[in-house]
Amino acid sequence: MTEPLLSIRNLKTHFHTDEGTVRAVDGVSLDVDRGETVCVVGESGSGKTVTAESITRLIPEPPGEIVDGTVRFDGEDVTAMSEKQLEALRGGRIGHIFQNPQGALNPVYTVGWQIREAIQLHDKKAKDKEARERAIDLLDRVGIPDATSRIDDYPHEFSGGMKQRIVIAMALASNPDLLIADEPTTALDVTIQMQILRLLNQVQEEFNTGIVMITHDLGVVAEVADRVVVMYAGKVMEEGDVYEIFENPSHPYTRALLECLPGRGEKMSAIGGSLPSTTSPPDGCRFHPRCPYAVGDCEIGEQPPMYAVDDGDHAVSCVHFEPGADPSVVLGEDGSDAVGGARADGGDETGGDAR
Ligand SMILES: Nc1ncnc2c1ncn2[C@@H]1O[C@H](COP(=O)(O)OP(=O)(O)OP(=O)(O)O)[C@@H](O)[C@H]1O
Ligand code: NI
Repeated sequence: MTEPLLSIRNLKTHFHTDEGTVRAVDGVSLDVDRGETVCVVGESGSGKTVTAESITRLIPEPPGEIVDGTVRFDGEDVTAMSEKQLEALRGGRIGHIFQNPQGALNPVYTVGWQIREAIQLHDKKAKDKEARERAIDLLDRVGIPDATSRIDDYPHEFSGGMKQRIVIAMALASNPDLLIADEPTTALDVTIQMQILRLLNQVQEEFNTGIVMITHDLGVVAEVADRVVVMYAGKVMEEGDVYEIFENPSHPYTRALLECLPGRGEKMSAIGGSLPSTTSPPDGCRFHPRCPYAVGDCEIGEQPPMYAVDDGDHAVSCVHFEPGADPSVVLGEDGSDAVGGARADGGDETGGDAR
């Protein structure tokens, strides 16, 4: 058995605030293999960004604190690394594309200089001229028009969308083994978004990169994910192969999320109610106050463990999937229909090809 590239176990990242302890990430486990894209989805505030930033300990400490759990990257315990080791990891073997590109670029250096730095940090042998050519190529590949002349411009000379593409180029400069991308294409128009997603896919194929992709956009998930992790209020609700998640969503929360996907079915509904308090979350399943299928057992104790839905690694944290329980309570009588009869891809010819 080979170890996954990234393995997060029971991660708990809390923030100590005046209002109390915010349990932003509260026992999250997930794995990413080489060459695999894992999409983390869930409503705003569910803990996706904090999970991603905890991997290389980018969260502000204080108020943040990783109170429990382990992060292993390529067999090494990241949680035990020194700040110096972490710095080498970030921008080296682990590339980050942040939700907000502002902080990722230094305003006093040209973008070319910054990308060259990133290239040479990773590849000490690369000469300036060669690094510059690679930087131009990267800018070109992320869709910066006229990259050869724009490479000597400063960040403020680019629009927000262009800056985000430059940040993506920088994250790719070191040919990272793991790429952590937090809403990388949200600010970009659809054409550029597709171009970036294709580029990430090419890079992944070339370098066998593992990708953690955080996104609200289930269309992006269908496009890029191999596996999906569904988060809610700091917990993992469901995980599985992308095809399973779209075709056989099992947690009531996942089913509700998919019903909100525009273009699916007739209505664009929002899930009723709102995220629970992060300082005093409900007992039992964190989704139970909003769940149409909640029973007494859902309201007590801990978040249910991950129960296998079928063979494979599709698993769900819901009492209705406990061995011996009746999942048809959630799934309906035939037990396998996708939400509302709609399909992930909005059609029925290409259902077998979610990627
Ligand atoms: N520095 C901080 N201090 C206090 N609370 C924080 C801090 N950073 C994040 N949080 C809280 O942690 C929780 C999870 O936030 P996070 O940014 O991970 O959500 P998210 O799933 O990425 O949401 P979005 O989709 O909006 O990006 C939220 O309740 C947020 O308010
Ligand atoms: Ni976020």
